[in-house]
Amino acid sequence: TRSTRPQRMLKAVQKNATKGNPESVISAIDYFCKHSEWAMNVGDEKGSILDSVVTEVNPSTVLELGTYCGYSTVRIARLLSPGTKFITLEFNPANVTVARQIIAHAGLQDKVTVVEGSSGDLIPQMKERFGITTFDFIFLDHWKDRYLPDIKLFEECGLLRKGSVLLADNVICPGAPEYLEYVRNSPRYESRYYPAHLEYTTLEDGMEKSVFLG
Ligand SMILES: O=C(c1ccccc1)c1ccc(O)c(O)c1[N+](=O)[O-]
Ligand SMILES: [Mg+2]
Repeated sequence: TRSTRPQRMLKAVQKNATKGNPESVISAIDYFCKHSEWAMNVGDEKGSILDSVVTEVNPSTVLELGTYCGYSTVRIARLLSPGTKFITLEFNPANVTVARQIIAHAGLQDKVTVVEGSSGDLIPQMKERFGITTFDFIFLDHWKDRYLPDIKLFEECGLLRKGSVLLADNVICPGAPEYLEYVRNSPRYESRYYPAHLEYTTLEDGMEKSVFLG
C-alpha cells in the first residue's frame, strides 16, 4: 500500500541527514518540503522566529501542542538547557511513530517526551502525569479551533505563571481568529504579532506571542 507523506519525509531524513545532527535533520525536512512535497512543518522562516523566542525565554518547562513529524520539536529541543522538561502532544498515532524516529535521528530523544492523545484530555493531566506545576513556554501548532479552548484550559488548570510565554503558529493561515481576539483583548495577556508566510509558500501568515501577566 502507498506510503504516507510523513513516512516519505522520514525516509528523506534517514537518507539525507546525519544521525545526531539536529541542524541536518531540520535542513533535510526543509529541502524535502521545498523540492518534493509541501508539509505543514512550521518551516525555516517561522522556525527562526520560534528559535529566537525559545532562546529569549530559556524555559525550564516546555509544552508543544501538535508534534506532527517532529520538525519544530527538534528545533526547540536543540536549544534547551540540560534538565529542561519538554513535553509534546500529538493526536495522530501514525504521526507519533514518525516523529519519534525523526527526533531520534537528531539524537534528541532524551530531551523530549512525545505523548499520544488529545490536548483537551492531556492538559488536565500534566501535573499528575509529569509533575509539571507551570509551563514557562508553550508552542501552539495543533488544530486551529483548539487554540482558544486550550488556552482557557491552561488558565483553569493553573498551568500558567506570571511571565509564561505562549507562541501560536498559523494565526493568519489557516487562521485562529477567535484565539487572536481573545489574547489581544484580554487584560491578562501582553500580545505581539510576528509577520511571516505560510511555510514554504508566499502566502501571508504569522505567529502571535502572548505573555501571561498573572
Ligand atoms: O490545518 C492545517 C492544514 C489545513 C488544510 C490543509 C493542510 C493543512 C495546517 C496548515 C499549516 C500549518 O502550519 C499547520 O500547523 C496546520 N495544522 O493542521 O495544524
Ligand atoms: Mg503550523
